Amino acid sequence: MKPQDITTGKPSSLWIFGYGSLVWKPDFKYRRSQVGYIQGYKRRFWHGDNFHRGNDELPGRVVTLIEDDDESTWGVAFEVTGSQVEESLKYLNVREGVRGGYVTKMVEFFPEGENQPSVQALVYIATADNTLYLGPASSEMIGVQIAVCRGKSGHNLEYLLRLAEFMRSSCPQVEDHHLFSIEAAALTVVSYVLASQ
Ligand SMILES: N[C@@H](CCC(=O)N[C@@H](CS)C(=O)NCC(=O)O)C(=O)O
Repeated sequence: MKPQDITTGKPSSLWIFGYGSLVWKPDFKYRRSQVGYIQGYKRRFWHGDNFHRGNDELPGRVVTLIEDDDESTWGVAFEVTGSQVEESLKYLNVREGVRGGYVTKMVEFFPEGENQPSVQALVYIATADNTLYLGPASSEMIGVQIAVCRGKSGHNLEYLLRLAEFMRSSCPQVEDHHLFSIEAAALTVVSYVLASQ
């Protein structure tokens, strides 16, 4: 049972699981963070983004979670407490919900390391019925799209490379073929462009 503030009935602490830009740019105050994973989902660059990393003419590609019982997704969980709960949710509901098309779900988060108890965590997922959803494409096609898109938060390439950097530095044991094949494809495009200049 989650501890609740007896005066307001609101949770006095909450874990929020990030698996995309949240792992390197949470941009909200939190008490502590923990690398770990959730089960039953795979991370895919199948969600469109016409605000943060793209626009209406050239939507960028960002990650969402696709249900798959055989898969797990690694990221970072952030514990928010007290006033941080309302502040973080208010912020994320705009960043993820209004501008990103994500909806929330509670999942079981497994911290890395021996004998660490699992906790329930809030996660933002963009489902296939979302108007921004782009769906599957080859790593090459996704790499090209990311290499040419940018939005109000910066270049789509930054979004990709920072996530790849997080996985290499914090989850070196995880072989994320989808992520790294897209990274290789995007960097190939960039190298061609630089070589042609
Ligand atoms: N919900 C995922 C993905 C979050 C995500 O990448 N959301 C986009 C919204 S489309 C975002 O916040 N982008 C901010 C940025 O790209 O700097 C997570 O937990 O990290």
